[in-house]
Amino acid sequence: MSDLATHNIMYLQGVGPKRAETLKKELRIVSYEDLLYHFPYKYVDRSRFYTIGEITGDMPYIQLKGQVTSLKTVGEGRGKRMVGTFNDGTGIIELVWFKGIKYIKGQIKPDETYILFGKPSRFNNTINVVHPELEKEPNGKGSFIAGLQPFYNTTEKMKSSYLTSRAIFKLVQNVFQSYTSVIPETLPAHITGQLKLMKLNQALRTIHMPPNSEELQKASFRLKFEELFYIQLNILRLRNQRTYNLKGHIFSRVGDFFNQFYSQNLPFELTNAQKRVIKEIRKDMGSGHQMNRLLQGDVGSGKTLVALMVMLIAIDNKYQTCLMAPTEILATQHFETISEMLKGIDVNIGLLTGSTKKAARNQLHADLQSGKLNILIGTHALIEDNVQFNNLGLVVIDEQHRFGVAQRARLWKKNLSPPHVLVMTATPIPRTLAMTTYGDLDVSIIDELPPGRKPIQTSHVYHKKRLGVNKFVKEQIEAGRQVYAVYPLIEESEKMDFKNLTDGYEYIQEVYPNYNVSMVHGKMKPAEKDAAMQEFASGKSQILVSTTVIEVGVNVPNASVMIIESAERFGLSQLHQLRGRVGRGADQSYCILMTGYKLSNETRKRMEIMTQTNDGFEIAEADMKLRGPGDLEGTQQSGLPFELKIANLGKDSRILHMARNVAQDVLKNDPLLEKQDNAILKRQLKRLAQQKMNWAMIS
Ligand SMILES: Nc1ncnc2c1ncn2[C@@H]1O[C@H](COP(=O)(O)OP(=O)(O)OP(=O)(O)O)[C@@H](O)[C@H]1O
Repeated sequence: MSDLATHNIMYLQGVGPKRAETLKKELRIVSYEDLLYHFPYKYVDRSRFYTIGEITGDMPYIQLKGQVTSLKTVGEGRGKRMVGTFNDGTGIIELVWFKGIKYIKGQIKPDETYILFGKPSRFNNTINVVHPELEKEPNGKGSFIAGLQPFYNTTEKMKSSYLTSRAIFKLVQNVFQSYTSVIPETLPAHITGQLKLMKLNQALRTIHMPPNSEELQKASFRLKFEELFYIQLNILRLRNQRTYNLKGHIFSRVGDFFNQFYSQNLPFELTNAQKRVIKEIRKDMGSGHQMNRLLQGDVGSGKTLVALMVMLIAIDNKYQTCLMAPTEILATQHFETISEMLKGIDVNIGLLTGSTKKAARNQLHADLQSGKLNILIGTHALIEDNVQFNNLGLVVIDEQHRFGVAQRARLWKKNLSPPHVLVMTATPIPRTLAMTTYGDLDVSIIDELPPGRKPIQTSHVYHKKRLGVNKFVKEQIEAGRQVYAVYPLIEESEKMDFKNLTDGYEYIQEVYPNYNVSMVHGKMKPAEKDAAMQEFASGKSQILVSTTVIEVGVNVPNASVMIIESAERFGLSQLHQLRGRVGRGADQSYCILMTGYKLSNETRKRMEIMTQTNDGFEIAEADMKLRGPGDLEGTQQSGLPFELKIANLGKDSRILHMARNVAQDVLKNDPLLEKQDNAILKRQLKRLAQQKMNWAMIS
């Protein structure tokens, strides 16, 4: 449909330069095509007429036919309004206008029959409609829309060139009036035929002007399918290209380092899930292709251990390996646990973070370059330009959201042939989202916790019941356990949060005078942070007061209570991450979510979900349903490859699976899309990529 794309919206009847500018700035509409792809977000059935007797105060909208029987202006100044009565022959309701009084008064005629549309509400025992839409009964022509009326996202109301939903609909109609040719198809016939999809030409007309809900359903299905299909096709094609083009290092053997660790140093049995995942990774790394794998597993499922064993395989094959963590605390902790676990095994491990001193840093650089260092652990300091590996074979990235794709790519450049990449994430990503955001990565899932873990008991407690919590905490500490108390930290109001944290610290010191309390927050110097963490990890302090710096990966198995203050300020995934800091040992653990009484429904729901399940995937799905995929923590940075215009990852998973299967089939038969039948696919992918680039340049 290239030619719709070349029609400038400015020249459409009813637009002009000013509106064109508004459309471009606010809705990203510059061409006829953009306008047709600005889909309605809802429809209202205007084929249904009510009678006044049927109306209740809580209906979303009503439609009546009748006359305006009186109109008068009442009140003064800011309270001034116009009140009318509307009679449909079965009763009377009240109409109210606060704005545009003069204009409306001039428009309304007493004997005319009107169609009234609006939201009813009950006020002083009468039903009224504020700012109703009134239209003359149609006489064949006119702008009245019968049937399903589309509603569009509109432009900002304050602007002089404000476009209402109705105005946008009018413009859409104008496009269809001036563009009478058939809109060319964007899916090949073998796909539309196989799935009995509505043709694009019809689907676009139907989505804006649906004759009935069945047709609307078909049009919406076709457009959603197409949107998800091209995303999948694009991702799978990239993956194919990688598999065909990028040669990977071949790790053909498992040698002494791995075996020694497995037989001597590993203090427990691997879970079946860990074994399976290690097998999957080994197979990948031995295949001759470059591995790009996402290792997903709930908090505490033993991902780091898997990563370590895979790193040993790299070393067995004479390669260096590195592990990147998102924070210094985590990098240091990884360094310590890994050094501990590899005790007695002859590997050299280094730690490189922003606070590594110059002399130590130089030494690390030299040892890396000479190949003496086998494992380098660190923060993003690892990808600075002067860090040169001798032969980097495997990169493990912990919590990739914080790194971003561009940073990942910098690692490639460090080697002529790219290292294998294993990305670990504890943020459970709903399947549907993983298929779109991480679709170019293979996925391994650890879906089993080490044996003996008891499910964490979670409760939601109001501030007023704090004394009970204090008592419980004391009992736990007396029983030898340790406690986290976490306070929110939100960037915009750091000052206030800091106050929360220090107040909390003082309060806790007062309540528990006999215990040692440590505190960590993001503004501390790394050495201070480490010292405080160390105090807690070694058991010197019983309580750790902290901000969310402890959110990922901190591992103190003896800690059994997690108190989250102002829990309403955290998203579900973050709450789950925080909760994952306890329940890492054999003791029964508890998570207490503290909030005030005044909570929105959504927050209440969040607290309820947390108290009901410990399953990270269930929580992630619920999070996506509550907040929509765009908001999902940690995913904003990675971003969807395309902005979704019509499909919804929370609701359309069935269509997504179908789209993925079809894309897979297509590529199986024609990996490079060279067949004549698929020419349209190749063209369309190119067009979508171009479109994305254009928008990136404009915005
Ligand atoms: N198979 C196992 N049996 C018993 N304990 C295990 C097993 N695997 C790992 N562990 C232990 O469980 C704890 C959590 O493991 P690890 O840190 O590897 O998990 P993780 O998935 O990386 O956690 P997180 O995402 O929270 O950082 C560690 O103390 C580890 O030693």
